[in-house]
Amino acid sequence: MISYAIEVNNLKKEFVVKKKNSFLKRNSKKEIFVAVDNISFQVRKGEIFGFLGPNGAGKTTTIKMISTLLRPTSGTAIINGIDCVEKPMEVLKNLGTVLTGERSIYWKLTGRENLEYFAAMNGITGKNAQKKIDYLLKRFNLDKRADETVEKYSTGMKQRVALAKALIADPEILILDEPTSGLDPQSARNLRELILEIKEEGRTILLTTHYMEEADQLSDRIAIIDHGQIIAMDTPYNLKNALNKTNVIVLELKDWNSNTEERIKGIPTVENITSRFDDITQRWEVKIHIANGTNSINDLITNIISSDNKIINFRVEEPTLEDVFINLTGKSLRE
Ligand SMILES: Nc1ncnc2c1ncn2[C@@H]1O[C@H](COP(=O)(O)OP(=O)(O)OP(=O)(O)O)[C@@H](O)[C@H]1O
Repeated sequence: MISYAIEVNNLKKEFVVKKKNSFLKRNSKKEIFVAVDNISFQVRKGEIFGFLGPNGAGKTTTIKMISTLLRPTSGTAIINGIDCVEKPMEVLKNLGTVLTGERSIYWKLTGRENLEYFAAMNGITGKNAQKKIDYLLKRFNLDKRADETVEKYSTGMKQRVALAKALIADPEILILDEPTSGLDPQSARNLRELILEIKEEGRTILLTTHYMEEADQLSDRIAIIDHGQIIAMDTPYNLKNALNKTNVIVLELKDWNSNTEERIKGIPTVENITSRFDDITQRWEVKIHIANGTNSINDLITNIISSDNKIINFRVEEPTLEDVFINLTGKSLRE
């Protein structure tokens, strides 16, 4: 019996990149860039497995290798017991894939025609195809505009057509790359609900995201990826719970500079500091991790006030997956 839907073992992808080190083209050097660096993980049947990481972490490259679109430099990806390199066509029968900014749906065709085309490509024709297409159009709330060309659809509708297309052959496993990227909050919420419904049907879902709330809300387990490596893997609860000895303090300040940051770093219980300037409020939001059960909140506030810095807001937050990432890497997911 096959126990895992997806099994990835020591998967690696290297790209050859040209490094220009001079104005002269002939002096450009070739270098090896490791986009995915020996990663291993298993996805159980029926679970949503989230791949969370910042831009450029290696999420899409991993997904492309699992979807047979890129050949790994080394290592293996096994889908329902089938090797992606040895039997790509067999693997594809088990997979439905939606990649980011995917142009694999045809904008000059209608939503219905797209599904008819992809049904035919999968050998689904006649009444069987019509039944399935009608069902998917209705289910993804596309039925009322099914006969308009896709180019007239909103981004959310296009994404729903791509999802319907991925489900047309009833695959056991769905691979979604940044599924809500570029969607407005309401469309993103609707799509997340759809993803949970699709899981309820017993399908396995591997999804990538750089939105920590999305990973938290949808995933049974999460792998956090940075610079091509998996740096943590567990349930969202366990990942956050591992931080329960840390207080997460968020300050809104009028000013923030490297001198203040260095002084705060000098407080022995301060573990991490990240800061970002909000253009809209024209304030700094500074997140500080400090070890629990100490007097350091006092030290922190005294230190900031003594620098004549105005504290506009102060709050203590429950650790989020963002804090898990900060704790592991010292930087924010958004940097
Ligand atoms: N064909 C390629 N040639 C060279 N470098 C590449 C190629 N494809 C991806 N990379 C690099 O590999 C790294 C990982 O890219 P990847 O697209 O997998 O990241 P990601 O985590 O999906 O991020 P994003 O959300 O920004 O797409 C990046 O630094 C990217 O520039």
